[in-house]
Amino acid sequence: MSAGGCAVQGNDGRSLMARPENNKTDSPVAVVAKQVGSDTCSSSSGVEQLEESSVIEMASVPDSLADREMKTGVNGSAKGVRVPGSAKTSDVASSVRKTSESAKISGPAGTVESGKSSVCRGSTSSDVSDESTCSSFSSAVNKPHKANDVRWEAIQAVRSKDGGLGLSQFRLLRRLGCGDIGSVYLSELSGTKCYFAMKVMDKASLASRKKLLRAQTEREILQCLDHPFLPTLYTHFETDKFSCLVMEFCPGGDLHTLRQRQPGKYFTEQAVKFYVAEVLLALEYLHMLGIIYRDLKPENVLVREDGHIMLSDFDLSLRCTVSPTLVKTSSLELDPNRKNSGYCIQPACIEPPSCIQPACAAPVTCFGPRFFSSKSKKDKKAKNEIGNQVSPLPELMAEPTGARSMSFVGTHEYLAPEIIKGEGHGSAVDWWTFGIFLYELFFGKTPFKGSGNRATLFNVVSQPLRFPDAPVVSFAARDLIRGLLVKEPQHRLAYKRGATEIKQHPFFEGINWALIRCATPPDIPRPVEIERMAPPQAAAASNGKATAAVAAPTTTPTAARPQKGSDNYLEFDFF
Ligand SMILES: Nc1ncnc2c1ncn2[C@@H]1O[C@H](COP(=O)(O)OP(=O)(O)OP(=O)(O)O)[C@@H](O)[C@H]1O
Repeated sequence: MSAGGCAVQGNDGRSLMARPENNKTDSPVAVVAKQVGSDTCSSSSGVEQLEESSVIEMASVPDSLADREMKTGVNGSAKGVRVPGSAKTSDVASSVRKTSESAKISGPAGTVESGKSSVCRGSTSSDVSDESTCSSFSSAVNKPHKANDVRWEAIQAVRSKDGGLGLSQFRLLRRLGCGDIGSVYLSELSGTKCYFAMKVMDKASLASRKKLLRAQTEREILQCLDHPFLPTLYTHFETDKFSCLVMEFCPGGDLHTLRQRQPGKYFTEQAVKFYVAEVLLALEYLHMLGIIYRDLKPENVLVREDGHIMLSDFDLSLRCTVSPTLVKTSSLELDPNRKNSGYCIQPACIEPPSCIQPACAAPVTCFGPRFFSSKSKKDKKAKNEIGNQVSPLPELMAEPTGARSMSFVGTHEYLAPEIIKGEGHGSAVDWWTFGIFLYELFFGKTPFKGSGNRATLFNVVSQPLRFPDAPVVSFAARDLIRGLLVKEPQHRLAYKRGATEIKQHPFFEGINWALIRCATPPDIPRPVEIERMAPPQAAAASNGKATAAVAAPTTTPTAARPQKGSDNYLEFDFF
């Protein structure tokens, strides 16, 4: 067995991934852990190996999950660190033209069992038959909570009219950003005024960098999601060269950018409470589906048009099994006069036998924001009474506590100690990152950041948590952060009962979890004048008349970079 593992590369964009290929017992990571644990950081330490030789081996293969991930594992480069693709400008230009003209998705296919990795096979070749199967899965029928969205109908109408969907039916208006596996474009479904974020991935580049499976993981996860704080995947299609995901567009940027705009570059406690509460619900839902997110950070929390959040970016996520358990039934279920407890249990979309989702029907009433009101005690009492009528919901424990992965994934400042130590990790890593996330929103920095990546990893494992004197943050908030940033995962808050434990923390007192989607967000983005963004050449491109030029590979993800275009060319950046 070779000693080789997967490279962990530098990290401009704060994410990294390395997956093990073998199962030696004494891994460099474990060595690192020992050395870090013993407060050693010499030049020959494993920490240095970790960063410089970047080879990670596997300490053990605890169960089939790790094994499964190994099989789907890929060499990962850091987020934002680009390995230039091989495509030359002219190749891609012609391929875009060609795919615009030819790529179509065939009609809806038969039923598929979602979430199985065999459903959507990684595709390196040109055609679309398998992909259309996946594509059909993303439909309003499968996403009852988003079913009223007019964009489904728009897509269906165009698909029926044209016999399929491809790049030629979209106007790519501007590049919103780029990541490790693709670039995301604001696009209009031509002639519909329906706007989407389209992630375009170059299949050859994915294949050459062994990232096809990451892209597949992201797509399969997106297909399953139906939650107000998670992205809706409307459709996806394949062309000869590209794999395209058509998702909901978030015009408000990300929380990292929004934080920079706050006075002092940190959020108020009320704002933090709002954002983290919504993120918590998103993570809870993911865990119920057996998805460990693993890449929480402000950059991945996008702000929707209405100011609510959307957790994005699932290519580092881990899928596993979970057995949801009803810990407490709703007291309202005992009330024969009450017809709808507000929640419904739906069939699982991945492996877990069932998942609980927010009400199928829209809530009967939406109460205003409960944490921003400065109402009298009497008013508050009245509101709480109203809230209590809807709040005793069934308590479901659906934490995938049995999951184990040996992958080295995440973002240095957000990596949980157990990942750095190579001990194997499970869903508790999301609760660690949730603690770091809270800390960063409150204080404008992460707690363990060192002078470089090596120092950061060292600090995560061995430095105690400290809070700055300013800004002043409530005791409840600090207590919650302390509970989450416990280095041993088994002693960490939420280790056993997941989000339920966190929701009950005093920091969240007064939050109406079921109706938070109706609360007024702390910041509502200014309306985006999309039409003014669209230069004439983009429209030309959408008709399949324009060619695409390729800009130089970039190493820095750029949000909302103005489109560079010349008269007849819509520019694409494909790696
Ligand atoms: N739905 C969306 N609406 C608006 N902007 C988006 C949307 N999805 C992605 N973006 C923008 O595009 C950028 C790249 O998207 P994405 O999250 O897929 O890649 P990444 O996180 O940078 O990298 P990777 O997924 O490869 O790790 C994001 O940082 C964000 O700025």
